[in-house]
Amino acid sequence: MLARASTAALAQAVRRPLLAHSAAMLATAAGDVQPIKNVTVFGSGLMGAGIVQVSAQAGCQVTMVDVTPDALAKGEKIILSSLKRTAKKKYAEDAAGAQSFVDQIMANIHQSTEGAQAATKADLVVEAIVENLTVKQKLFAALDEAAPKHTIFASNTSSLKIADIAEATQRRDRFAGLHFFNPVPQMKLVEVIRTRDTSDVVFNSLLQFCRDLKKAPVSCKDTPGFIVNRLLVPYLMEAVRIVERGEASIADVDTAMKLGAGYPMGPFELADFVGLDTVKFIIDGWYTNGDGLKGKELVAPSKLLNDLVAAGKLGRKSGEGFYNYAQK
Ligand SMILES: CCCCCCCCCCCCCC(=O)CC(=O)SCCNC(=O)CCNC(=O)[C@H](O)C(C)(C)COP(=O)(O)OP(=O)(O)OC[C@H]1O[C@@H](n2cnc3c(N)ncnc32)[C@H](O)[C@@H]1OP(=O)(O)O
Ligand SMILES: NC(=O)C1=CN([C@@H]2O[C@H](COP(=O)(O)OP(=O)(O)OC[C@H]3O[C@@H](n4cnc5c(N)ncnc54)[C@H](O)[C@@H]3O)[C@@H](O)[C@H]2O)C=CC1
Repeated sequence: MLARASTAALAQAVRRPLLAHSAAMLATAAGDVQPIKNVTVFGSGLMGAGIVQVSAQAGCQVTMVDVTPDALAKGEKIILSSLKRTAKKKYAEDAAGAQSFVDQIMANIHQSTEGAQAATKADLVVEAIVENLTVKQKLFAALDEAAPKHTIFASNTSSLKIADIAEATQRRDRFAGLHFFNPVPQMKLVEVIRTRDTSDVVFNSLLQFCRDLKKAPVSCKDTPGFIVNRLLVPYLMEAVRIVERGEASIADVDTAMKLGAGYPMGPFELADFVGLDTVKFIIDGWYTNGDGLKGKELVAPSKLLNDLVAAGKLGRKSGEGFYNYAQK
């Protein structure tokens, strides 16, 4: 008993400065928040679908936007499959309750292929489209024309500078990063990134929005990879180099990191899970243009990765990447 109490006290003492520091960072902008009830999400892929789902689960009216009905149908499939998993656990003995849970959340979700026009009622736009600066800027420039003045713009980019995307708009004070993690319904963290121009009320509103989604927000400056990817990418890249140098197999690297470091997925399983096209966009972008990372060996192209992407092997979402999912 004594030993347990001492351990707990020690843990408290160790944690206190960290919590105090984190609270201080988040409190830099304590104050007014703007209500967020109508959310428009651009992109209905792996991330967009998850963001739509958790926003709808929090009671927001959500419009999911993609370029084709087929893409929207894929997004809807991702959401339904995830909601059914949750409903099955929550209403184990109650099939009607499970169905009603799914139906209520789906009723909050609307779909559109109308592009920027889909944002005319939005309090918040979250962009989760392809990881390409020009494409994102083009979307936000159109949105700047179509969306009401009060609408907050957020990008879910993994690797681009938020200020560079915001440059395409006249509302840089209402622009921030809102970086969710995959799979969105399961991962508790959201990185909220403010640029030099992001206003306090926008920053606070996004922190509150994350809490409304039952997520844990952390804040971070507008630097490459923010917190998680700045640490994760070097780890993933070194895993590729180990294999490219012939030092270990893909399967053994994954097994080693799961059983030896306690990671839920090995680096190659994780890369397949993220999507190898997205992974390639991230490292190529940093190699050609990354703040402090441009031309660095760390993010130099990987032949292994490039060959897979060129062959359309994009990971789980295409059925094959480093692993073949048709056989799993
Ligand atoms: C090496 C290649 C080269 C690399 C180059 C480097 C490039 C740079 C890459 C950068 C990537 C950037 C991406 C990014 O910006 C940020 C990210 O998102 S990084 C990814 C972060 N995510 C992770 O790290 C995920 C790790 N995995 C996990 O945490 C778990 O495996 C996972 C939660 C996915 C699944 O858990 P697991 O136990 O394995 O599976 P179960 O099926 O048993 O599920 C557990 C539990 O959760 C429920 N559940 C799972 N998924 C869902 C869902 N989508 N919806 C609802 N519920 C779900 C399931 O029912 C279980 O519930 P129980 O209550 O436990 O039964
Ligand atoms: N995959 C991951 O694990 C994570 C990805 N991200 C970031 O989220 C963003 C999206 O990534 P994913 O969902 O993985 O990509 P994805 O490839 O699964 O989905 C992207 C979707 O955007 C759609 N799209 C493209 N242009 C569009 C436009 N102009 N308007 C509307 N929809 C458009 C595509 O049709 C596609 O359905 C990227 O910026 C990525 O870096 C962030 C965290 C994790």
